[in-house]
Amino acid sequence: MFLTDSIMELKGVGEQTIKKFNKIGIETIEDLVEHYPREYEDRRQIAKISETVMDEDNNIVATVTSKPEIMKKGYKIIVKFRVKDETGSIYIVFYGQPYMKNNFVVGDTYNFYGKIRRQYGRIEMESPEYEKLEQGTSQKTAKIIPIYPTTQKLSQKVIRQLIEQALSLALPEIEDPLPEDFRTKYDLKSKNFALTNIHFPSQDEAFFEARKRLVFEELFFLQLSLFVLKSDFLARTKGRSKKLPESFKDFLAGLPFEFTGAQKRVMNEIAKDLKSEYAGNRLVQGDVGSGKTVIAAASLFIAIKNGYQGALMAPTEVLAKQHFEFLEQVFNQFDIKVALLTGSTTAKEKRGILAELATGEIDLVVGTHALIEDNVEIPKLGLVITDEQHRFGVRQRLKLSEKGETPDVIVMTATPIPRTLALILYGDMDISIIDELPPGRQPIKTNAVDSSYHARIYQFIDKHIREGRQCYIICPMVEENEKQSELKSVTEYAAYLKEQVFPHFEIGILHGKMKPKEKNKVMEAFAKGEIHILVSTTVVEVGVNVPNATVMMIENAERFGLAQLHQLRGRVGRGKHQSYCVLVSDSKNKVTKKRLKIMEESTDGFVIADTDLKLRGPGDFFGTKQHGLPEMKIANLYTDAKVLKVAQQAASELLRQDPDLSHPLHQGLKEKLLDYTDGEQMHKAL
Ligand SMILES: Nc1ncnc2c1ncn2[C@@H]1O[C@H](COP(=O)(O)OP(=O)(O)OP(=O)(O)O)[C@@H](O)[C@H]1O
Repeated sequence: MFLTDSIMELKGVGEQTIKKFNKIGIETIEDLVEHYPREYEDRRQIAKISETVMDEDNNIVATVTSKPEIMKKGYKIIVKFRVKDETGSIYIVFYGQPYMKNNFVVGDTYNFYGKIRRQYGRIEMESPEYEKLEQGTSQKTAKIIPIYPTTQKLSQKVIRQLIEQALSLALPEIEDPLPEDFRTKYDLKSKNFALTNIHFPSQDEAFFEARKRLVFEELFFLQLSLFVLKSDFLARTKGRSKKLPESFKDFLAGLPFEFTGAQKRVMNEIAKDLKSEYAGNRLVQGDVGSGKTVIAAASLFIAIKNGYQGALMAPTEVLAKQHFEFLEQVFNQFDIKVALLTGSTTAKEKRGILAELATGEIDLVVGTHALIEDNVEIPKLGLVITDEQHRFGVRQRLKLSEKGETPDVIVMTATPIPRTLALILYGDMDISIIDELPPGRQPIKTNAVDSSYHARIYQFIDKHIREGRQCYIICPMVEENEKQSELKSVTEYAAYLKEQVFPHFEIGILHGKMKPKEKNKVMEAFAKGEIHILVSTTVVEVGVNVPNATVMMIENAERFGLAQLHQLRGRVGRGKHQSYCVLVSDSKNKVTKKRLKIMEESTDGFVIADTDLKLRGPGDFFGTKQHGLPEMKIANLYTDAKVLKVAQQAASELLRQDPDLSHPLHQGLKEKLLDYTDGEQMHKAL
């Protein structure tokens, strides 16, 4: 059996089970054996019946002494029988599983694992897991039992048995991608050993060794892929130097403000990239409201005045439009032609734009995903900027840059990834950080309260709107299958506010189900001040810039990740007025309270990210897949930092010795690398 085979090849897997596995992302044998346990239960100790602990899970070995009987208790069917060991006896009880009656024979010995309770004066073990023991083999079952992540009503037993089966069939076929001398050098166990012992560790030490090997492998391939991409990028991209144009001074003079120190520093770093004969590949990280957009504008200005075209790709139409309007306004006097290309551009407009892009008449195109469509030609593309890269995969980024010959690439993000982590995750890019806010900003005052404060918050909002400000009210993030209720909660809440609380104000609604055109219209009205209160889901999360909005209330704040709360909160505090954020949550959970407290205490995205990371670990911090960080199967980017360092060194050393991985001993490595990255780009690079 091969790792690439479908799990259908396994024995005893019905269609329903396959569907359930598919739902948790498991399709092949490889997916299955890489479905690692989330924790383990130590069942190595077997308790005597006289030593069992009430109301806890106990692990016993006992012999059946009475024939299983079926009984009825109300609506419930119960199967019940007695078992004993040399110290005492208890009842075993199964609820609602009448067929259990036939599974047990008097005189046979079993290993039972389950909770023990006192019921009507009798001691019972309820619906235990069990395994029949052959005579004299009691120690065989004394094991460390894996517990798997599961959501689709797949029982632990089914997962466990299938993984056991898959391992026994597939292990002989597995070739270790890490060559032997490499494993010796870094003190790593074989892949076979690791897979066996991560699922069914024979002892603690074996588990640690197994985990170490798998964590190393995962981080090693992450690093290797980033290194290969980076060196490929450097090798491919010679020869398009862009100098500071004379008119750059006029551009800066035309801005309504001066750059902050941090903006100047980052601008210098970018200018160096642009000037260099190698194309730059730079991540610009800046906290919310730190002024990234104007850095993008200045960079585009330089490229365009050197005779190139520029492209700016944003994750949403609302943002693309906002950027377009800003850029059109600042470039207006410099004879730079800007176009907006999104999903809602009409076919006719689009034809015109595509034609003028192809001839180079349009200097700068701002847009969404629409920019990477194949029919968009930007022959003189010299600078690509993507905003909020987490919404775009690396591949989409590359696809846009491939439209030009060797454009410089800048990625802007407000996600406060701690520097240590950023260095690793963006190993293929240089990093600049805007770590200073424009002058005159007052820190946003944040309060976490429970819902008994609603009346007071509404009064507070009322007062601020009367003073001429505006307000956001955010309703919780909604899971995919709850789309309907997203609509409901936002529209219903807005209707309630309009009728009961703020009949005298204009209230706007924004949610994910609206057409981009409708969203744009609402955002425009809000930006113009025609809407006083915007009731919205997280669609306003990134980039929206309405400096007159000064109050944000976030309902069910416990449902958001801290990074997301920080992003959301960053929609206020963007102008000269004091701004406020109220986090409403009735959660009594201690960790939740601590997390909301961090929001009260700090407005620094990096501090928040770091604290949250310590509190919850990176998986939780980045929350969902939408942030696009590489998803780790086993490694924890934070706690496995040491292994990560070693993996990084190992990857760089390997590439120094064998840059294109052509050595026969490295074929397994190369294959795995192509697999890891889905091939396409990596094939080119190697
Ligand atoms: N040096 C500066 N001095 C004063 N105001 C500035 C400066 N730089 C930018 N701004 C203003 O600060 C606001 C935020 O800037 P911008 O929209 O570029 O932030 P951002 O970094 O993109 O934030 P976010 O990630 O939250 O969208 C804008 O209104 C912008 O005009």
